[in-house]
Amino acid sequence: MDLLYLDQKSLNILLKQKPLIEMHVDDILDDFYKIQTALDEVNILIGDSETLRRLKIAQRQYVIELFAGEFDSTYINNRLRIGLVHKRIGVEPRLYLAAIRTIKELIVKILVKEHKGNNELNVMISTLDKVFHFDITLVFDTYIDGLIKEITIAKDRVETYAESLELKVAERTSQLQELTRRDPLTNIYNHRAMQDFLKRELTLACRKKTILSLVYFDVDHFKTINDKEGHLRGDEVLKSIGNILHTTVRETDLSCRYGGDEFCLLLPECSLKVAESICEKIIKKFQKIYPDYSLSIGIVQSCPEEPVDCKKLVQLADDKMYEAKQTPGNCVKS
Ligand SMILES: Nc1nc2c(ncn2[C@@H]2O[C@H](COP(=O)(O)OP(=O)(O)OP(=O)(O)O)[C@@H](O)[C@H]2O)c(=O)[nH]1
Repeated sequence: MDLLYLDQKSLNILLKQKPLIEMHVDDILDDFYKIQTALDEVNILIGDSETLRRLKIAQRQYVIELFAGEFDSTYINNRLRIGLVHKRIGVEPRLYLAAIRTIKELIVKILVKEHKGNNELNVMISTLDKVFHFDITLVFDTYIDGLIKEITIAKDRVETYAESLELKVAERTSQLQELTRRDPLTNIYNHRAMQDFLKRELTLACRKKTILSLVYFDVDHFKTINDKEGHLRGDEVLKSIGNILHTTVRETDLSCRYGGDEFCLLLPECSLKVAESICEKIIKKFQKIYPDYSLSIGIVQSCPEEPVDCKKLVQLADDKMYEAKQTPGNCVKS
């Protein structure tokens, strides 16, 4: 009341009009809904005659309440509820304000007709205006609250979606990264990945002062296999080697297809002796599937006392493989 400069004396002048308004309330409402339903968007919102009937009852009660002077918690809660309902069913503030303006005009019309020349008429009209303003502030309170809630929910949803998207992107990125490090035919690591691993493992071995073995091998006369038995047969042999490596070495060991029919095994903290026994296992498995083919294997070891770089180590392993090639059939040189 203070905010709206609404004093009890003026309010009493307005409240005296209750019998007059009660007498005219049905006409006021008939005119009000005639004006309202002439607007297409209001008509769509109201929808059907049953809703219209219920609205009329509620609006009738509201008009009478305006002149009852009991602005208690029930009155206030009713106004607050209107804001919530309007937000929920999608009545925009401009439609609500237009409706308030219409009903006010219809009430004022009755007051003017009845009290023309009465010096209290202006007080009645301005007090009515203040009461309507009071109602509007309440309705807007909950309407805005509803809007904020909607925004908060939408924001939460967007944030949840963004988080799940970030996770998915990270997952896909790591899948793609993994793909670029794998050889598509054998599904073991490719040349590029091997270079990275070798560099990392050599640095680690040097720092931890541990040894590291590098196995380098290829299939003897692979070109002849391709030429005589077909490229598909060649592919099958390469795939089998991929499987054998995958099932023979430890998880911390790294197997890779170095290119063509050449393969590499990186065995951290593994001596030449152990590396040799691993190679024997590989040969055994390979022979079981392909008794007519053979592998030439070279093994080298890096020692912390004499560190070598990646290129040099691979070169040394390749040399050893070349030595093994001089012996027909499966052969391991270290
Ligand atoms: N089937 C198949 N063949 C491949 C693939 N990549 C490379 N090759 C073939 O592998 C063969 C390798 O031949 P070479 O490097 O001469 O080796 P090799 O015939 O094993 O001769 P040695 O090493 O001296 O025993 C070539 O004919 C390549 O075309 C592949 O993905 N699939």
